[in-house]
Amino acid sequence: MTAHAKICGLTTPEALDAALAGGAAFVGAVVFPRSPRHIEPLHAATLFERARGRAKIVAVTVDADDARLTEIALILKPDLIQLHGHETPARAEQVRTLTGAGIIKVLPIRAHEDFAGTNDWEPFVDHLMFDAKPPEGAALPGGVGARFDWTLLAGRAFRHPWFVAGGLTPDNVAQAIHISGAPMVDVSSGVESAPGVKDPALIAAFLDTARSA
Ligand SMILES: O=C(O)c1ccccc1NCC(=O)[C@H](O)[C@H](O)COP(=O)(O)O
Repeated sequence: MTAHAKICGLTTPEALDAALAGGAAFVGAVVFPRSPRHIEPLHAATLFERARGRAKIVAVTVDADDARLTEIALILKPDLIQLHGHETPARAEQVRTLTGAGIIKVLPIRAHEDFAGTNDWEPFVDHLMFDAKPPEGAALPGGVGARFDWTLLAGRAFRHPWFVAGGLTPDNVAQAIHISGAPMVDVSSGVESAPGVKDPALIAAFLDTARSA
């Protein structure tokens, strides 16, 4: 079983090059100032240009307003916008129209009940991402290294290829793929040596394992 991978929160050429060399299908720029991985659209546009046509460029946003989304779309020109906040399906449709980009919607998961409403999203997204619900009081909605019970995904079918995320590392990604059945995986803190500091060797190991899982 092989899974396509997204490496999220890239901020340096070394880390981005490791992701591209390792065959990442998606590379993520987090545009959210509270994140240790935040990158302004102008900086991201320069950095991510080398990825264009080699991997899908994803702009990660959290309840961004129209002005910010327009800025991201015009400057970074992402293939996809990841909605990592409290957006609704109607908002996802607006974001697609406003930006012309595809949509990844993140659904935070802790228990079976958290899948309620998943079907409502399917017409409005290119991909769903099932990420761990962050612990109470967490400063960020994503990139916190929390994981959930991957058996909650086993046997489920979705209209589009979907991601499992949350607390993945080179050591556990194969198990996550086998248990959840995910066709795609996403990682951020699990390939870092410190918050916001990507480790090219960990990125390579993660991609290698995801490919050969
Ligand atoms: O990574 C961040 O700092 C971040 C901040 C705000 C919203 C989303 C963020 N990351 C989005 C991602 O796609 C992460 O890769 C995903 O949540 C998994 O993170 P991790 O558990 O650290 O692998």
